[in-house]
Amino acid sequence: MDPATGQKKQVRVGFYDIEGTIGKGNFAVVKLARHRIVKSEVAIKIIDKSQLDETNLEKVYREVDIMKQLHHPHIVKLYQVMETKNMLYIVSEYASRGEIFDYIARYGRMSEPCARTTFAQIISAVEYCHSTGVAHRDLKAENLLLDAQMNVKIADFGFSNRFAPGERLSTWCGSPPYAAPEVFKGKHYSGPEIDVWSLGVVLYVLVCGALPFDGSTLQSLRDRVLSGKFRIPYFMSTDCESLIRKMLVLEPCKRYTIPQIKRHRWLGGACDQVRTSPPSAVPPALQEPNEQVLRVMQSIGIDVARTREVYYRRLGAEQQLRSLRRH
Ligand SMILES: CC1(C)C(=O)N([C@H]2C=Cc3c(O)cccc32)c2nc(Nc3ccccc3)ncc21
Repeated sequence: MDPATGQKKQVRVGFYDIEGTIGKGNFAVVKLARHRIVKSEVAIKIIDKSQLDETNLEKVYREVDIMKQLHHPHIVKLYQVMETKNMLYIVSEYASRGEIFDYIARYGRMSEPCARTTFAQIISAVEYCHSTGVAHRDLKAENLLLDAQMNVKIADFGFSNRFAPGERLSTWCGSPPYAAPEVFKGKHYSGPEIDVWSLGVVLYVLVCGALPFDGSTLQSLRDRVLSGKFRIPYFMSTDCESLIRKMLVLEPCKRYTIPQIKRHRWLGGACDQVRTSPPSAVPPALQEPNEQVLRVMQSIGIDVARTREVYYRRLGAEQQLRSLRRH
């Protein structure tokens, strides 16, 4: 509080005013923030680097590097990274409706048509990740966020890693109820297969509103997963059951791949309707500065022509650059 005015002091990070806390981690907090001029909402993950050991610091930088290369309508966009000696500020897209997990906890299981649309968006995003050589490795309902239009936004690439065909990973990753049997067995694996197992668990959660494998102890959960047995509720369609059974296959090499999932009759081509052309990767704060913004920028002495030039060069919009130069 500002003692003089008694007003709540506006906390600012760069061009953004902090408006509230969305989530808290060990050494990170995620804040909702709004751009001071264009008023767009973003989420800012604020990390105290001084509290992290070498391994976790390396993990944070790997997550940022991976997020920088991902551009897909159903993956949370990374807009900007600001860094000081001790702090890291990661400015990302804000998914205003929060976790799918909370959505299901509040409204119950999804109808299969709704689950189909949602799952098709998730599949499209994971297929895109794998095409860039990235496996998420921590897919779960808690990391699948929803935006204001109920579109999926995959978040939290903290466990993700690059994989190369033939290369095997071994780190124990992800959340136990979503972890593949080979991960429980401590076997080596390549990323895509464990993502497919987790997606099978995710689909079950969307349609049933419960986990296929659960247990009061890690050991009992492990036994359930390694048995490969799970209950099919009366309301699940045979097509949905068929797809889930092809994803929750114990043998990684017999498990469905993403292309096979997309062709399955339960999805019925829903994946082809997913908007896959990544929208302009330019975040709201860096979009075409509108007249009001330009007036403010002019009033504080910013060279507007130069700003436009930087903006167009960033977009690689050669034709605008040429027209700009013609003026
Ligand atoms: C920057 C980024 C990607 C992020 O790190 N988080 C955190 C924060 C909370 C949380 C979670 O509960 C689950 C996953 C990721 C996260 C974000 N949360 C949101 N929306 C939201 C809105 C209401 C409730 C929960 C999440 N949008 C973007 C992000």
